[in-house]
Amino acid sequence: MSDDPAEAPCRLYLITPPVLPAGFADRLAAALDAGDVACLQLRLKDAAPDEVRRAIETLMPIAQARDVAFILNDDAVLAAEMDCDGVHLGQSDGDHAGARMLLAGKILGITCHDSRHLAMKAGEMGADYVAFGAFFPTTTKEASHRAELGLLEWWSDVFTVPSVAIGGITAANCAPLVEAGADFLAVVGAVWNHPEGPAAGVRAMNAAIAAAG
Ligand SMILES: Cc1ncc(COP(=O)(O)OP(=O)(O)O)c(N)n1
Ligand SMILES: Cc1nc(C(=O)O)sc1CCOP(=O)(O)O
Ligand SMILES: [Mg+2]
Repeated sequence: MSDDPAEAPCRLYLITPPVLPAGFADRLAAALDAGDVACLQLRLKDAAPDEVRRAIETLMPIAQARDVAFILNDDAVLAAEMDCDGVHLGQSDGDHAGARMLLAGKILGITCHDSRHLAMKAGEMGADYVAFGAFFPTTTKEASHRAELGLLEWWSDVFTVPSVAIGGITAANCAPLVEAGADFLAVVGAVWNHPEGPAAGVRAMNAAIAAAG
């Protein structure tokens, strides 16, 4: 088996906490230094555009210095303007096809909830990954859809576009998602709310993914 993390069948996709605490840059660096993280998504739903710009300027170099792709949530235009590595768009986050053209060569991920139809549409449109969720109850956001393992199994059997599983995922419950074929596990609370800190959260998630894979 290859030692290259990029070759691993399932990898960790980290999303920032909804509000960045003081000293977050150091916490992020410690988390990313604790083990493999494929991407970091900046997700600040309540921040003003200037605050998001400042966060990108501070956090993107920390991620990129560690070969972690820096993905912006919700805003394809800002992702292009700030030269982020990509964007994650939900079903209400604007024109997916327009974002695909604007961000040619960059990563475009699309939320598909629990829908095979939305995932096939996203794949045909040129998405680099499709995200399914929520797989478990989450306190990070009000998730109005619930996805089942069979969706991941079907997707990985039929399509080559990578899948991301999201929603309430922890080291304790992630094994079936890995076994079902998820290419990435996206988490907020499992890392940032880990009782021993975010570095321990990254270690625990990677250990659980490796044990399941
Ligand atoms: C990897 C990943 N998957 C799903 C989402 C949810 O996106 P969306 O439905 O647009 O909801 P918000 O995150 O914008 O509240 C995500 N952000 N990342
Ligand atoms: C941002 C997000 N999107 C979801 C979806 O189902 O689309 S669930 C979710 C929150 C993920 O946070 P945690 O790992 O703490 O549950
Ligand atoms: Mg969104």
